[in-house]
Amino acid sequence: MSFRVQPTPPARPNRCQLFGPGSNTKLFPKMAASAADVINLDLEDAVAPADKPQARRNIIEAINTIDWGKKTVCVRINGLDTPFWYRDVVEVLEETQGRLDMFMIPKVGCAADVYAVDALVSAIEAAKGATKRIALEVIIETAAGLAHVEEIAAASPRLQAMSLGAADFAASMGMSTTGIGGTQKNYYMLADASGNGEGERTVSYPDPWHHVTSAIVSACRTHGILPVDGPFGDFSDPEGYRAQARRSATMGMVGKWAIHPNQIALANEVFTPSDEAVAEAREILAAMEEATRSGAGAVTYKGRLVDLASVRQAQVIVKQADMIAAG
Ligand SMILES: C[C@@H](C(=O)SCCNC(=O)CCNC(=O)[C@H](O)C(C)(C)COP(=O)(O)OP(=O)(O)OC[C@H]1O[C@@H](n2cnc3c(N)ncnc32)[C@H](O)[C@@H]1OP(=O)(O)O)[C@H](O)C(=O)O
Ligand SMILES: [Mg+2]
Repeated sequence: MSFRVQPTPPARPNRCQLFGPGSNTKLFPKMAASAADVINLDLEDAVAPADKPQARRNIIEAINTIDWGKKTVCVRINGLDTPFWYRDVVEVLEETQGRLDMFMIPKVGCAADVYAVDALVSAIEAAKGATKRIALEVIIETAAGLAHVEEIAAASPRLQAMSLGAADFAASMGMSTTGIGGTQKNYYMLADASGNGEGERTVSYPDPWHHVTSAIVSACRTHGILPVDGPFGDFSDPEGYRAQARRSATMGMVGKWAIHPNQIALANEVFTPSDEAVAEAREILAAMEEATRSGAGAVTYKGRLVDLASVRQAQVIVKQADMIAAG
């Protein structure tokens, strides 16, 4: 292990982040009653420019009056290249009474973007004499965001989570797709199993989001931040959502956005370790404890090697399960 110890991310469930536009008030009570861990009330792209002032008022009213239970309540502000973002922060923070947990900053391109919001939030908290410290989350959804992902992850002690915004990311990168997440029709490989070029070729679809997902996870893990997979646009395709979520969970992400209620149970299912996985992780820990007692550094478990690295892998699963159970 390096002298630089990997910090622990915030211990709160973040399996599903449910989004709803600030302009659609009828969704708010349904969002509050949902099984999502995090609520993202949106002032950005799901709200038309002319509706932004009213959407702010709606969100302030909803935060102050609806019972959000134990959910993490977050407002997605507008991007720093717009005339809207500072009023989003000022009005929402000044006029809500303590139930807001977090601001989400979209299209973050460098550490200074996070610093700017942090500075404004800090000034308002000081002016209000606030005892609660508002957290921040960011979306990596531009080429610049990916290029500067590590400095962004290190930008503020308020930063708790970082999501991938697949739609804006694809646009910023000039990717030839209008799909939001998932495998893409034209991103495929032809494999010839014979190895001599004469066999039948089969099509496989690699993951076009692999690189940015991996970059987000490593930046987040280095700085103790929760890595989160963003939206999957086709809310009528549960199997497509599940496959995308399983890929990102395997890569180390802790949760995924839902843009429609029928995606919430899917996210919770994928990002809650299964009873089987938890039982196996506990068995590995027990096997290694026994091995340590007898002076061995590695043992055989179900015909495969387990050692101290397996202990750390198993601890990830057990810790996640315990944190979710604690609720
Ligand atoms: C891509 C980038 C993003 O920014 S993604 C995040 C921003 N987008 C949103 O916030 C959109 C959120 N979703 C919606 O607004 C709606 O779900 C919809 C417009 C996509 C569809 O709504 P609709 O009402 O037509 O859907 P129904 O199937 O009829 O709804 C059934 C039922 O569920 C209720 N409902 C719908 N959506 C929600 C929700 N988000 N939360 C809670 N409840 C919801 C709806 O009212 C119906 O209720 P009922 O009438 O049955 O009582 C990203 O940045 C990037 O770059 O990638
Ligand atoms: Mg976006």
